[in-house]
Amino acid sequence: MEPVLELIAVTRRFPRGVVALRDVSLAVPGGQFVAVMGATGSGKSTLLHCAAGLDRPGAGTVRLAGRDITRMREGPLTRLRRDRLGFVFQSYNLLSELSVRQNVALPGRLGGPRPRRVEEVLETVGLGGLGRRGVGELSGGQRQRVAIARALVTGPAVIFADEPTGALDPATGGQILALLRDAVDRDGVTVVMVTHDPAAAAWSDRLVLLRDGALAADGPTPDAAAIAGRLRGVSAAVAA
Ligand SMILES: Nc1ncnc2c1ncn2[C@@H]1O[C@H](COP(=O)(O)OP(=O)(O)OP(=O)(O)O)[C@@H](O)[C@H]1O
Repeated sequence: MEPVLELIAVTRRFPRGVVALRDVSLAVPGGQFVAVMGATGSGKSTLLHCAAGLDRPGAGTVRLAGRDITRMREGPLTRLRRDRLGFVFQSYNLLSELSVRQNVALPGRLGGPRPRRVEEVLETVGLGGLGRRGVGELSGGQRQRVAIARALVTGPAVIFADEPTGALDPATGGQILALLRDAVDRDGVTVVMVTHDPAAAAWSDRLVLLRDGALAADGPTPDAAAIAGRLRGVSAAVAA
C-alpha cells in the first residue's frame, strides 16, 4: 500500500547554520498513530510543519495523500491542507467569539460541511448538545474536543497534532488521546503527534525519535517507562 505520508531525505536549514532537519526519511501508512519525540530543539515541530505543508524543506521531498507537496503552489497546497488534513495544537487555535458549531464548520469547502455532519462529529467527541455554546465558555479539555471535531469534520487522511495535551491535566489529556486513538482505529485516520510526554506517546503505534534534526530511532511504541528511558538516551547524547 502506498504510504499516506512520506518524507524522503528531507533537510530544513535555518539562518545562522541551524540544520533543523537533516536527511529525514519516513513513510507512514494509512491508519497509523505516530508519536514524534526528542529533546527541545531536536526538530519535532519543523518535521511536523514540513510534513503538513506549513513549511517547505530546502532539500528532499514530502508526499502527502499521493501528491508531491514540496513543489506544489500555495493555492493547491492550501486546498489540500483544508480538504485532507486536520490540525490540533496545544493552544487550541479556535475562534473564541464563535460558537462550538461555527468553529467546527470552519474548515469546510464552500458552504461548509453539512449541519448533520457537524452534529455527528460533535457527538463523536462527546460534545453532543453543546453546539451553540460559545467557545469562550468552555474548559480546556472541551476546547480541545472542539479542535478535534474541527480536525475530523472533513474526513481527513492525516491529523497533525502538536502537543495536543500540553495544556491539559493528565486525566483530561488521556480523554483527548483516546479520541485521537479512536479516529485511527475507527476511521483509519493517520495521526502524527509531537509530544514531550511519554504517557501521551504511549497511545501511539510508532515512536519516532529525533536527535539534533536527524532520525535517532523509529519503531513500535513501547510502554511509557521505556519511552522515558529512550528519550533520556537521545537527550543525554545531545548533552554529552
Ligand atoms: N523559524 C525559524 N527560524 C530560525 N530557526 C528556527 C526556526 N524554527 C526553528 N528553528 C530552529 O530549528 C531547530 C529545531 O526547532 P524545532 O522547533 O523544530 O524543535 P522542537 O524539537 O520542536 O523543539 P521544542 O521541543 O522546544 O518545541 C532549533 O534549533 C530552532 O531554534
